[in-house]
Amino acid sequence: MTPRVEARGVTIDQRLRSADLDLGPGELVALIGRNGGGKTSLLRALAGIEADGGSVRIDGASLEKQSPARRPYLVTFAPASRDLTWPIRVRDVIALGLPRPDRDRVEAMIRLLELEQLADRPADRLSTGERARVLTARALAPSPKLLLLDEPLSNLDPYWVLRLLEILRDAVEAGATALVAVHDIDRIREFDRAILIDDGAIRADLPPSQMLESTEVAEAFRIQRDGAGWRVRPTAGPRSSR
Ligand SMILES: Nc1ncnc2c1ncn2[C@@H]1O[C@H](COP(=O)(O)OP(=O)(O)OP(=O)(O)O)[C@@H](O)[C@H]1O
Repeated sequence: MTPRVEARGVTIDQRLRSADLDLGPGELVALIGRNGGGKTSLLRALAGIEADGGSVRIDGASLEKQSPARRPYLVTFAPASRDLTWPIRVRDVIALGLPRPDRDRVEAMIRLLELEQLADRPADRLSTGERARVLTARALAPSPKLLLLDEPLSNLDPYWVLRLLEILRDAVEAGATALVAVHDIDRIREFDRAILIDDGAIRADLPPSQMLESTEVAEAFRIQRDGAGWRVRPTAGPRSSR
């Protein structure tokens, strides 16, 4: 089967070593790694935002050859930063995710992310978690084939963590592929597959249950199992940045 996403030799100087990655249609994939490990760099390279080498194909189409109007139907990226510093209404921020005006789709996203009460508020006057939902709504709006979400669960309350996981599951069941950076590693159980990136390179690509028991996770995060939870590895010393 042809993969939905074929990334070959995707590189960012000093940050992302040549990465090869295949993702299938309908896959919900967790991307994990320590702070500075390279999650955002990989997501940005796959989104075509920045890359110093390599290629990304989505359903066989080369991302770099796509027009700005076509790209959001292939791939969208929601950043981890919740910077929405302009006084733009929430519904207009969501509309910016669409290459063509589509009021019905904007309203559908407002309902999906339960933003009705906030839809006419300026986005710079929302809480951090509210802004996270707006950015996710913007990324979902064009129904892209590939959703790249950088820590979408961060800043969310327990209801919204669970609800967003449901929304992502619905999106992949409808045919999308999602690659989602996650910091709470126990959450990866709710994904189909987990990818570990460290020092700018993909170190492991495993079913989530195997990933959680892997030596790669223990070494990358300098943690170890402690009953049902985790603790700092006693031997873990300070880790220098690359
Ligand atoms: N714009 C930049 N220019 C140069 N180096 C950068 C830039 N952004 C990030 N880096 C470096 O690249 C490496 C990978 O950063 P990246 O943001 O991809 O990590 P991350 O896994 O997303 O981290 P976090 O969990 O802290 O968000 C880090 O060493 C970081 O300091």
